[in-house]
Amino acid sequence: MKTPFATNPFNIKHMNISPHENQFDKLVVSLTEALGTSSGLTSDDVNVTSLMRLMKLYDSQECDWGKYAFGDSETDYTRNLVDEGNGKSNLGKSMSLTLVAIVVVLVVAAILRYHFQGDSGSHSPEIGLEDLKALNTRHDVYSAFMTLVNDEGAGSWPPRVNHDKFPPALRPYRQIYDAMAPFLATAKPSLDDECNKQRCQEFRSRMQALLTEKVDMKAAQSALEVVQSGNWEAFPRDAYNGFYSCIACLRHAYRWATNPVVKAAQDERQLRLPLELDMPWSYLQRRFDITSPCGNVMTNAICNLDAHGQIVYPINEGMSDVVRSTELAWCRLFYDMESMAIPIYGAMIQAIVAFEQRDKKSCLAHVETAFVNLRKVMQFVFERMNDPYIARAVWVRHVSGIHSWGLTLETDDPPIEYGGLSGSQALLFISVDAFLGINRYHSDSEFKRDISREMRDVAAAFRRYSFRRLLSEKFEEDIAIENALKRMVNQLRSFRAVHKVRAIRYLSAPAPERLAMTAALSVLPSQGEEKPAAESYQSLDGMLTKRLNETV
Ligand code: HEM
Repeated sequence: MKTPFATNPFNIKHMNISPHENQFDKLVVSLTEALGTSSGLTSDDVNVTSLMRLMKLYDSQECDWGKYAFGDSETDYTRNLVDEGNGKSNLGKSMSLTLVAIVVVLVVAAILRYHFQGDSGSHSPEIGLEDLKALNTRHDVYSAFMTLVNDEGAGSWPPRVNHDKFPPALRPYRQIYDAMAPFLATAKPSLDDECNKQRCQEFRSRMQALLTEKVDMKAAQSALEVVQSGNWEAFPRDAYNGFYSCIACLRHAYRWATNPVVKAAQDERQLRLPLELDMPWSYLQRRFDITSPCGNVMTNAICNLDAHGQIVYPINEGMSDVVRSTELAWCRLFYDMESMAIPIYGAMIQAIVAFEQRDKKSCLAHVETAFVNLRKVMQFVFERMNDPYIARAVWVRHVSGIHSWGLTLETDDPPIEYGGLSGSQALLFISVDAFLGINRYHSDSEFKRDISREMRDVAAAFRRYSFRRLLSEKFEEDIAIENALKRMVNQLRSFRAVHKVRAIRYLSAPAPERLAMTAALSVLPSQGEEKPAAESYQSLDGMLTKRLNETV
């Protein structure tokens, strides 16, 4: 397995708590985070003392938790759901202040009961990508995964990427990004619409002038035609991946024209992009079989790193250390997560093959391996999707905005809103959901927007061969496999519960220069229907809760 980048080069430590959170809200979040994803009787990663400490530190104020109380005056105790916690415990409150201590006991008991479920310890050996290549199994799910690795992955996963070997006719694109990057970011965005409009206009004119001057459209098109005809000699797959990232990043830079994004740019719901950016994007869309005009997790994050794990197309050149380290941590989180997911893909493939061969003992061992590794990956994500790695004070303004898209395509059917980057585009989530038989998050058309055909094929194969529905309660071996699968489900539930809390916390950081916006599919405001931030996040919370409830 490749070594994940996973470092914090700037070693910045700072914490931020939204002014809207009261002490009770903070307790809910702290408990959820302290719980993380851990589970397992043998697991020592739940620190009960620290949980007790958090509870003791809490100074109970009725005004904080009163909104959750639906007490019954006939009884002296009631318990109401406040938060899903990590999906396995929940936090209640007592009607009376004196009973907080009892709730502490109940919560800790719930934690112990739900958390201390472990793997059986009989998992199969973890395999890396080279072992997986050597497996040479004849099975659709294996073929789909290896096709992805060999073709889009250029022989590896996460994909191999090269930003230095574009064919000569396409090299100006990278040079143009380099030339434009210093004009993109600003430390203090203006709150004046007219001033922002002018800034965006100037940025776009400058980029258009460079594109017109430097890109020979005919030569660029011929270079892309050669690849489209199946000849990869002059344009190796790793370089093609780099080019995919380069054009997507140029498109996002042109679309927003300043970072942090500003209301004046959000107000544009239609925008004509330069031909020099549309032409190559149409080839890239065909190659990856996607319909979206914008970038995705693969283009803007995973493929936007060089061999040393540094960002190639920065959106925050010249900004402070904390801003740049957050941008880097965001990209690396997705890269590292996919890198750590290889043993999970391997174990899920082997579990499917073993099940078909009626070797249920091996099947169970592979599911256990998938679970153990999923737990590791989720713990990693929890750690990284947090201060100080991804600084809450700067992420929403300086990193997330420009990765969204917010343009509408008018069609004969209802208009299509393109959202931009979302963690839901990561192979790991679409594959594990499929393997466990959990409903897809995306509709068919959304699935085709930003997720490449070969990634969709991998997820479809995991879904087709998902054996969970074939397990019978009559057989002990089947029950053991279902229990192991359930442990995987619980890891995903933990992720979704923590992600829900964190997503809203991150999005709540102030960004006065813009309207509330996420890369969400359904919370983007339609023209003239901009909602206040709190309302947007309410529907988002509902959406993520629904997803959590589907994770069974
Ligand atoms: C750091 C702040 C984050 C925020 C504010 C955030 C926000 C959101 C929002 C608004 C959605 C719903 C709209 C959509 O589909 O895009 C979403 C979905 C999702 N996000 Fe995030 N996200 C964050 C980090 C992450 C990370 C680090 C991952 C994974 C490594 C991730 C994985 C997902 C997944 C898998 C979904 C689909 C819903 C689900 O399967 O539960 N998110 N996120």
